[in-house]
Order: sequence, then structure tokens, then C-alpha cells
Amino acid sequence: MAGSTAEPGVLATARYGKDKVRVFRVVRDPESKVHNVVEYNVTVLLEGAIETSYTQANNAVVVATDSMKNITNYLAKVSPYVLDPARFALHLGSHLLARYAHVSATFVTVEQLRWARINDSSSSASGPEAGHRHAFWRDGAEKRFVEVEVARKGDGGGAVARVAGGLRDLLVLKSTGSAFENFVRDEYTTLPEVNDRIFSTSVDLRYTYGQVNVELPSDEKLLVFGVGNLNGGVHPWEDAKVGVRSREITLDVFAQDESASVQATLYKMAQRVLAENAGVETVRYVLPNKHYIPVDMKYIGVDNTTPQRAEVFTPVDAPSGLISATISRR
Ligand SMILES: O=c1[nH]c(=O)c2[nH]c(=O)[nH]c2[nH]1
Repeated sequence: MAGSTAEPGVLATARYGKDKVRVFRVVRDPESKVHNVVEYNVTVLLEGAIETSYTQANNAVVVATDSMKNITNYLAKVSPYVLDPARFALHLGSHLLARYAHVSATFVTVEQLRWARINDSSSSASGPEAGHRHAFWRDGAEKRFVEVEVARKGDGGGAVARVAGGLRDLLVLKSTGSAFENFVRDEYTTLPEVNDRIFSTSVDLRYTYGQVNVELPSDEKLLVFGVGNLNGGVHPWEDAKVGVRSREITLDVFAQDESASVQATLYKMAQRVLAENAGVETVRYVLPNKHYIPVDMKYIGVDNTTPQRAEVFTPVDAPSGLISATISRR
């Protein structure tokens, strides 16, 4: 329902929900005594027939954001998919659609923090099996994320989901193998050309898949649902594999590339993510160029600025370059 025609504006879009729902879940295997844990920051947003909550103060159409937080915790308790962020996000998004008829689309982001197993010094196993059964350490500030958009189909049967995944805050640095030369030189240029420099960035990667059909949960506790009829995209169930592969590719290209610029290295990373992940449609990187400036020691007769002699650097928080691009499959 539109607002009063006496008002100068109309509600063009509306979406609301809960941000930063922090959830930790432990899954215990009673036989092996092995625990699996996940820690998620969840964002859950809704769209639908909610206009009057804005235009007429009608809260009868409002599922409280507090209830959305409760549903997130409830599904973290009962969902069989909780250990997999993509499945969990799809379950949460489709659960809300199934439960609330006036909701037309849900937007769920699950950001996963890194808990890795501590090695178990009392175990004779080696490799991944050597991990402690219930002790973990925070393996860096990097986060993996999954974004799921589930939209009800017009014909009343089921929904369609779009899935995107990625990682952020993956901090990397290389101490050579990076140059920056032949850029525009004019009256504003003070930056010297260098054939050797430090390259450091905090990787923000997001990739998208094709659309999938979703059967909405139908049993009384809304626990079981299906995803099928893939339209040629990566099955969201594969997200973990794509996540691992794209992280490995990012690190490998970063390390191996003789970088001419952040832009050129970014492009190579994205091409390889597309080449090695058949169902990925688009790849976006956002790469801040975290500058390390050689300290000028000429005042004391020491050369620390010609690239091969630069050994002491000042890490600079701000400003940083900010290089981004989206590469779509041809
Ligand atoms: O790789 C780079 N790209 C730039 O666009 C740029 N600009 C700059 O000052 N240094 C760099 N480095």
C-alpha cells in the first residue's frame, strides 16, 4: 500500500532484519568424542509485503528482528546443515520463506571465523587426523562468507536461490616479485618508478554462481528442504570446494606472479578462479594496496631507497590504494 499522496516521497524499496547475529555451534560425536565447531556472524534480512510498517506504522506485518535472531539460533541447534555455511544459509533463508507467507525474499549472509584444530601431541596420528578432538585456535583474521538470496516464485511453488561466496581479510605480503613502472608521469607525479617493491594486500574475494531452484521446507518443523534443478551453475553444496580452490589460487597467483601492478595480478587471479571453477559466473576482487615505504636515510649517508638496497620500510595504514574489478565469464 502506498503512502498518502500528500507526501512528497513514495517507498521505493524496503528490506530489514538482523545484522551480526553471532552464533557458535559445537557438534559432538559421542563415539569418537571428536567435536566440530563453527562460529558464524549471520545477517538475515527480509523483503515482502512490509510496506505498511513504514508508511502506516503497521507492525502487524513485522516479524521482529529479535525473532529472526531467535530463528537463527534455533536452526543452529536443529539444522542438519549447520556445519556448512552455504547449506545453513539456504536453510535459514528458505525456512523464513516457508514460515511467513507475506515474505517474498530473504537475504542471508553467513560469515565464518577460522577455528582450526590444535595438534594433539598425545596422538600417534599424523596429517589432518593428528588434530586435537576438542581444542582449537583462531587461525587468523580471515573470514569465509556465503551470501544467499532466496526469492519465492510467482507461481506459488518453491523458490529460486542465488548463491555467492568468498573470503575477506586474507592478509598477504611479498617482499619482491612486484614492480610498478610506466604509469602516467606529469606535474602531479612524485612516486618513483620501481622494478622491485613490497606488495601487500588484504584480499576481499566474492564469486557468484548460477541460480538454483529450492523446494521450501514442508515438514512441521520446517527442517527438511531440497535444492535441485540446477541451471548449469555450481551446486551450492559445492561451495566449500570452490572456497578452498579459490583461496589456493589467490595465494598461488599472488606468490608466483611477477606483478606489474595490483591491477594486473588481480586480473590473473580472477581468470584462474574462472578457469578452475566451472560453475562460477563472476569473480570480484577488492585489493587495497597496503604501502610499505622505504625509509629515506640519505641524511645519514645510507642508501635505503634504491629498490635493491631498500631494507627498512614504514608500513603505512593510510592512505592505501584500492584496486577492484569484477571479471565475468565470457
Ligand atoms: O599496483 C599499483 N597500482 C596503482 O594503480 C598504483 N598507484 C600507485 O601510486 N601505486 C600503485 N601500484
